[in-house]
Amino acid sequence: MLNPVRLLVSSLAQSTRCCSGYVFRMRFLNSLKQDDEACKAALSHSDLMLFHSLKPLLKKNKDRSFSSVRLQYDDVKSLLQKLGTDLSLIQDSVLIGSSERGTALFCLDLASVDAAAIEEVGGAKFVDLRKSFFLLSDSEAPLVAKAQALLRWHLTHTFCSFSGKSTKRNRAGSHRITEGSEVVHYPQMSPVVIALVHDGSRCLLGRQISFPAGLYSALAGFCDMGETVEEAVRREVAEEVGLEVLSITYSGSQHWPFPNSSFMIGCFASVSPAHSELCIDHSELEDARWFDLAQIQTGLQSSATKKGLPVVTWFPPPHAIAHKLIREWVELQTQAPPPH
Ligand SMILES: NC(=O)C1=CN([C@@H]2O[C@H](COP(=O)(O)OP(=O)(O)OC[C@H]3O[C@@H](n4cnc5c(N)ncnc54)[C@H](OP(=O)(O)O)[C@@H]3O)[C@@H](O)[C@H]2O)C=CC1
Ligand SMILES: [Mg+2]
Repeated sequence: MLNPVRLLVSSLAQSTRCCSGYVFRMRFLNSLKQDDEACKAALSHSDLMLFHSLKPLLKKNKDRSFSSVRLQYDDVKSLLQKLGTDLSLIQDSVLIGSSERGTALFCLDLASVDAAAIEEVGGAKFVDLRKSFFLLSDSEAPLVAKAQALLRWHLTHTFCSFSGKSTKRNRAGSHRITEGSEVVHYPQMSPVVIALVHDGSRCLLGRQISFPAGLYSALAGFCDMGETVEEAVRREVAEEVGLEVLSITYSGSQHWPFPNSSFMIGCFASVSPAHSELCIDHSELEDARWFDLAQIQTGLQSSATKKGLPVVTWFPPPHAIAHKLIREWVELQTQAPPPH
């Protein structure tokens, strides 16, 4: 009998032959989410990203950069065999992507296996997500964050919050169903607005008491139930620094794995320079300040203060949407005005 995943790949390749590889990949992933048998078969020809207690396994490359370790299914099987672990553990893998040739990518948390033993066999280290996120490249960090978010969601949703009955996942791990019912649970994200407030010539950044010394960022806050993005931005800015927002423009979005899964919605928010005096709510922010272009450019060149050295002002690193908003604002300030 033909392997169901090979059948699926060849029929999708036929039906999408006039489309891009991206279209094939999206349809392939969508089919695996819906077809448990094909997904099971895809797993046995897949690559896997390994985690331990939600920490990704990272390796240091020759050029001193870091990347996540991806092992082929058979290598993971041999690794588990070598460590005397139950092979059925691989069935807990969660689908996170695929190549354009139909090799699926899964992630798997091996929390029940000795971390040091895996690290030794794999020649790599399990690294805390916050640290990993900033060690990895711009292209890899979001995928590792997505994998960890899905693994965390499964770990914390083994029971139905309504009936208390246990829940069971589909093969891909894209949802869970309450046992003996039709109730389906999907992974959730919390929408968070993040706004770079500006008054024409300056932009506003704040810091929470929990931030590392010297770090200033754009204002952020969780959306309340029923709020639009615009309402959430207006409310957060009013609550945190006492300013009235005049207009809001959308810039971009980002999945942010901290504290759990936040969906960051990045905006610019303008306020009137005539009404720019801050009234900070110190229960939310330790400090907030207006920065001019020169101060922002200096801050972008600085990084976290080393122990014993004077504190410098610095901004979130490039992966963070706050950084992207600050850079975009600088570009807008330094662009030549359009000809009349
Ligand atoms: N990617 C980036 O560039 C940046 C990302 N961020 C992220 O934005 C997020 C929000 O910013 P922050 O200023 O802390 O938010 P808020 O200003 O909304 O303050 C956080 C408080 O909101 C309450 N809250 C409401 N809904 C939630 C929820 N779903 N989950 C957790 N807390 C909730 C909690 O208060 P209580 O418990 O009292 O109800 C919490 O202490 C942070 O997690 C931060 O990591 C922030 C800056 C930059
Ligand atoms: Mg906030």
